[in-house]
Amino acid sequence: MTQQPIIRFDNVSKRYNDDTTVLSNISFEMERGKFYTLLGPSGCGKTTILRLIAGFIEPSSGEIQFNGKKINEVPPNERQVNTVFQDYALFPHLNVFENVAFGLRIKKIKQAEVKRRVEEALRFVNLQGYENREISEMSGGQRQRVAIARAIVNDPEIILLDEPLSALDLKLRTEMQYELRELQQRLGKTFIFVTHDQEEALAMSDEIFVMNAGEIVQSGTPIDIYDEPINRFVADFIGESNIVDGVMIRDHLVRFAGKEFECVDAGLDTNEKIEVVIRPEDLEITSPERGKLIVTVDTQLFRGVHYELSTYDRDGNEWLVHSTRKAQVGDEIGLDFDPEAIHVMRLNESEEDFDRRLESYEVPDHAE
Ligand SMILES: Nc1ncnc2c1ncn2[C@@H]1O[C@H](COP(=O)(O)OP(=O)(O)OP(=O)(O)O)[C@@H](O)[C@H]1O
Repeated sequence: MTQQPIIRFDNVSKRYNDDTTVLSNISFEMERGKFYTLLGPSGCGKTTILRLIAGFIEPSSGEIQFNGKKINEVPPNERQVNTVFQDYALFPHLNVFENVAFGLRIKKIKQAEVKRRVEEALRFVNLQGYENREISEMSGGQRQRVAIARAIVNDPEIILLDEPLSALDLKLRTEMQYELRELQQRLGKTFIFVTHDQEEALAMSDEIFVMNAGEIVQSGTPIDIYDEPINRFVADFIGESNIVDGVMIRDHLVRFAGKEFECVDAGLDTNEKIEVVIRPEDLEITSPERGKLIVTVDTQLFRGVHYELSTYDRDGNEWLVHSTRKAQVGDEIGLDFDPEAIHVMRLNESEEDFDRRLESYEVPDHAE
């Protein structure tokens, strides 16, 4: 039996006044206990979704459900939801203990219970012993943890995190990514995390919702979205990609860069114009004779784990290559790749049609 979703958006729109539609007809479901990430460029509506879930704003139309019940007009303090804000929003005049205890004090919870719960929350974020510290005496990463402790102390069902790592330097940010993911798993709560950083989204999430201009363009696991982007926007936004125009000749045969290539895609129209994505790490350097594509190396950078080459084919298409093999700038080389490395994208495909098409390629394993 499938579980009731913890959050459901049914055709939700948000307009701030007559001419600004910030979210248009958004529908999705979120399951209990998973780590979700809303990923997209600045202004695409990520924070608006969090604010709708928290109850700080109401939808202009559509329905929001929590555990199957409509909550459109339920005020924030009656929702089982807490938010960790980008700037943490800690009270500078209160110490660590009182910052975390704040919500419990408002609810007039008895002192012994407050103490027990605050200490438990601080233990969860590895800040036991810091109760009497002032906020000004805490580092960026520690403040972050106080903000998280303050969100979990109320034992909410959902924790919303609005770009909580953006103020931290790279090293601390990576550490906190591990910590947050681990914390979510220990708590078993639903986390909804907002970021515009694709690497962060790929590393942390069970499921990613990629957003653009007030819409959810694609949702799925990090691997699904990385391997099978629905369109140019997602392919470009998630990781580095080579995207070229092409034509579908027939099932399993596609034409791009002036040649025909075997591929796994099927079910498209004959001679349909499409776009092709090949990830840089799926291109292998070989000799010009053995390459499916022949390119000239324009630049080469050493990136630690691999070389990053920018190359051009004879039609002027750029092909980015990540390879452990080295090449020579100015040389002509061959690029080889498997049919599975070619991802064909239709120009305007809905997510339902896209999912259906991909499912049809997966040949079920069954004994004859
Ligand atoms: N109170 C408001 N009145 C009018 N427009 C608003 C209001 N709040 C947000 N917007 C607009 O709604 C759009 C989406 O904003 P939102 O904060 O949800 O985006 P975001 O994806 O979270 O962006 P960022 O990553 O920059 O925080 C933006 O164009 C923003 O200017």
